[in-house]
Amino acid sequence: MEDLAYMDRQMSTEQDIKISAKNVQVYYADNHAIKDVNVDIADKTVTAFIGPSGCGKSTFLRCINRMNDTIDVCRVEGAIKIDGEDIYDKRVDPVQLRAKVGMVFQKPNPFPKSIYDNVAYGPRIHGLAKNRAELDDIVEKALRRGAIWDEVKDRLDAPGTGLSGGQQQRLCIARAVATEPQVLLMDEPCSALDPIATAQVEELIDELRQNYSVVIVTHSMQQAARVSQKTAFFHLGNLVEYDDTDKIFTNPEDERTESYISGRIG
Ligand SMILES: Nc1ncnc2c1ncn2[C@@H]1O[C@H](COP(=O)(O)OP(=O)(O)OP(=O)(O)O)[C@@H](O)[C@H]1O
Repeated sequence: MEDLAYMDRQMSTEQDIKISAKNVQVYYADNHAIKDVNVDIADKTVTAFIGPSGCGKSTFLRCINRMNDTIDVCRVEGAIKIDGEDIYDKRVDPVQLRAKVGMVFQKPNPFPKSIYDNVAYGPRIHGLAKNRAELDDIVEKALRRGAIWDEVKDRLDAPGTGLSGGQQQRLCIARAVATEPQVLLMDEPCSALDPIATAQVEELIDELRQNYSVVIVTHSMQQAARVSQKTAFFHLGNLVEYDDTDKIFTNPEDERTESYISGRIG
């Protein structure tokens, strides 16, 4: 009986893995920025990447939707699978991949278009709506998920760039979720926001976890502790420690993690 229970636990753990990285190396020309990273990232969980400046957090995050492909000198080796599929396989179209793996950047970057068109852009290029009514539905749903619908519903034709910084970032989150991604990558999404907008985005991240696997790079250990269930600590291109967020912040295994969380490095 015990064996069966153990197998059950093992199977459910394996099924819950959304992203699996094996022996990932990243080079920018001669600079070995990510060194043999192995990690399994769970579905419907917020995972935080923390570590000192330049340790490779953003570089590794960008591997997950092949954003590094756009950097000429960048070379990625090893394997990254999402739902068991190798995202670096030649047959994978990076544009399609990025609809499935959405990204939100440090600085809110709405397109110079209306609020409506910002959100409708992805669904349009991926042909997700058959007609205007369906597109309207998708846009409304995404803006609701971005927790900004009530603030913009009466001015969908106004430019997205006219919103406040916090609203723009929630618009960008709505734009990212409009294509129904399965994974949401966030690269310091609150660094340009004030404390109130930060709190709103953090609350939103917690809600998004019901539907998505969220990976967030953050410089704020308080933020990592508030929003994530799992934390990965990077140092000099190595993934030093990856564990439950509580464990990382209260009882880390590695001395380097301990030094970082207590403010001795970084
Ligand atoms: N576009 C790029 N071209 C060349 N080198 C890069 C590029 N982006 C990052 N690097 C290098 O890769 C290493 C890791 O940088 P990365 O930005 O991933 O670290 P980070 O942990 O996200 O840092 P930060 O917290 O300061 O944003 C650094 O040595 C950096 O100089």
